[in-house]
Amino acid sequence: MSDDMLIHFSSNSSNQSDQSLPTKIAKLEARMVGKASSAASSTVSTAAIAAVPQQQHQQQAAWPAVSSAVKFVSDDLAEPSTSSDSDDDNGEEFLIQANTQKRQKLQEDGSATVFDHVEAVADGRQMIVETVETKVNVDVNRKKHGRGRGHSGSGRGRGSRVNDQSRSQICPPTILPSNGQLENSYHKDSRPKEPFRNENRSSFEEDNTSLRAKIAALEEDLRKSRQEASEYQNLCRQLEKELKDLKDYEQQMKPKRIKVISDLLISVSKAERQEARMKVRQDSLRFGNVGVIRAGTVISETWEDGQTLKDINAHLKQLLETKEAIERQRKSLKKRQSDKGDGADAESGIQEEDFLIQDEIYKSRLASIKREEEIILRERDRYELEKGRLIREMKRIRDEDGSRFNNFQILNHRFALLNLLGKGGFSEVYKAYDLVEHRYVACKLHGLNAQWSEEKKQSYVRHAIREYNIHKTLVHHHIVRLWDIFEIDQNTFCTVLEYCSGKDLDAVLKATPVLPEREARIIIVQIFQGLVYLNKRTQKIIHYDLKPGNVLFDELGVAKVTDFGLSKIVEDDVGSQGMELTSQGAGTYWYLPPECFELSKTPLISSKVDVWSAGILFYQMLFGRRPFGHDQTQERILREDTIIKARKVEFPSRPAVSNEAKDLIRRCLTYNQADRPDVLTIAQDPYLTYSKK
Ligand SMILES: Nc1ncnc2c1ncn2[C@@H]1O[C@H](COP(=O)(O)OP(=O)(O)OP(=O)(O)O)[C@@H](O)[C@H]1O
Repeated sequence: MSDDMLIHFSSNSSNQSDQSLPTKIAKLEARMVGKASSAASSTVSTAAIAAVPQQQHQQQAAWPAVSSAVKFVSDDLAEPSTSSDSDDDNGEEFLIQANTQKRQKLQEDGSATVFDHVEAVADGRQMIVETVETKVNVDVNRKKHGRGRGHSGSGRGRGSRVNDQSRSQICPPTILPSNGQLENSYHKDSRPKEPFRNENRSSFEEDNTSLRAKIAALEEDLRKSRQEASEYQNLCRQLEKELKDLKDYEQQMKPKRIKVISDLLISVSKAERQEARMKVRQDSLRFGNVGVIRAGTVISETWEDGQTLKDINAHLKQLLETKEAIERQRKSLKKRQSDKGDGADAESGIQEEDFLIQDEIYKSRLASIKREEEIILRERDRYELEKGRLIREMKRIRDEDGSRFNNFQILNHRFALLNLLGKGGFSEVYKAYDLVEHRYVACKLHGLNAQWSEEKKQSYVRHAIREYNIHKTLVHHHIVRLWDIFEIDQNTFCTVLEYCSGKDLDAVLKATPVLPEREARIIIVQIFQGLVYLNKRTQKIIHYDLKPGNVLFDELGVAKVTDFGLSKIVEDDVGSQGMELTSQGAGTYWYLPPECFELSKTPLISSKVDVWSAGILFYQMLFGRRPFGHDQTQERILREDTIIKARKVEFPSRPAVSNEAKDLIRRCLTYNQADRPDVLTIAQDPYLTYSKK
């Protein structure tokens, strides 16, 4: 067994050696027999083996310890063994002597051993040893652990470092053999116990002092932290109080601020109203006014032109008279010329050249009169448009004066009504200011007809709420936003819309009936973008009422589609033909497609209705008139089946418009609904996407 152990020991500790195993065995054998047999031959080896029993006998008691130690100590920790495993001969002696000395020492120490209890834990590379003598240290460590600083296993907090240090100072590597006998390689020098104890004690004291210092420092830290915490708490309380005071102040100031803002808004609006009325008065002098004529008991209103228009008309009249006079002169000149040719006026002495020169003078004068006339006619057109604007403004002012909402009310505690923007069929639209969001809005006040039955009113409100619930969900750059809806009283409710400070397209076309193609194109492109949005939602929407009055412009000129009063939600189960049109008869007939006038059965409609309407709008912007029934009333369009007959669109020769624009209009105005492209298809048209074909 000892041989085995020896071989094991040797091989274990000679791992780092370059020597081959047989050579090592030979060396070990030689060691067993002593230095004498320096020649490592097989015969010597036999002699060495023969010599073994003697020494073996001496070492018997120590072997188990050695063997255990060898098994236990890892390559790293077995430093002394490793050195003894070198070729150094002293190492050989050490191996044998040390064990003997240790055994003796153990016997000497007997029960007076320093260590009452040794616990070794080895995982091949690590040993942890605890002794009674380290109890203080352990207690201190426990305290540290109790503070949560560091871990006994792997923690490397402050405590753990101290712990490790003190362990290494106090506890030399100790080995607990399997048979319970002690082996301590540190004791192989057989140092006296007393200095060891003293040394340990002083090390404890040092450690204790340093720990106490640390504890004191930590306590100081804690005290400071507590102080800081209490300071922060105070600060927090102070800030909370300040915040509360600010909130209270804000609450107090809010009504005052709102009052100041609305007062300012009211004064600005009053000034605007005054200015508008003054301008109307001034413009009336130039462009005309509404006069009252009495015919018996009937009083009616009539338009009387203003001075500027009278002057223009007088100028035109005078030019016409001059033109006629010159024409008469020319006629007589020609007569005299022909008479001379006949010989009837031969003695007058007028030469042929004189006739020619005189005629040239008349012709030149006529040409200049024509030019003058053209200028004045253009001026008159401009004044006619101004007259139209003036009439609309007069109507607006009259509607504003007659409105029950004209006294700057604040609706729903939030919307400060300012000036009237316009009046529709059943509604008045006011410019207003949102005192919460701080932005201008348009408040549309829907008045129910007081003559209506309760049932009809309820149905109207239900319908309006449904419509506004649709509109509220629409968020797009080219769709007017709907911010809010609320009831004002039994007969009135209000919808709050995004304010568009520009004119609507109707007003634009009234001022400039023909738009340059480039401008018309970008407007229709924006309208189609809005329509594409309506058709890409899960719940598709047909606007159904696209017309110039329902296209608004913001202050930057961005076009936005509004008024979803007639819009339809396309339900999921709608077939390819479209949905049933239940509100036939509603809408503006110039802009509706032929399928909406179908009388034999309930019409089926789709987004193609909006494609048709957009085509009409585009045509109107380019040519200054609608393609079908332009001069007809709604009633006449119905009576004469104008749209049902609208099979082919014709284009005037002037103004000149590109073929691409005409192609787009033809596609939009495809008579047969089935052949007409839908919104998403037509939106791909290169003319609308600005891409080259
Ligand atoms: N969001 C808005 N921003 C600015 N002005 C608006 C807004 N909505 C409507 N208006 C203006 O208010 C006026 C009245 O609008 P409204 O929609 O009631 O009239 P309408 O379309 O002519 O009538 P109806 O809806 O009965 O066909 C119009 O001149 C319109 O330009």
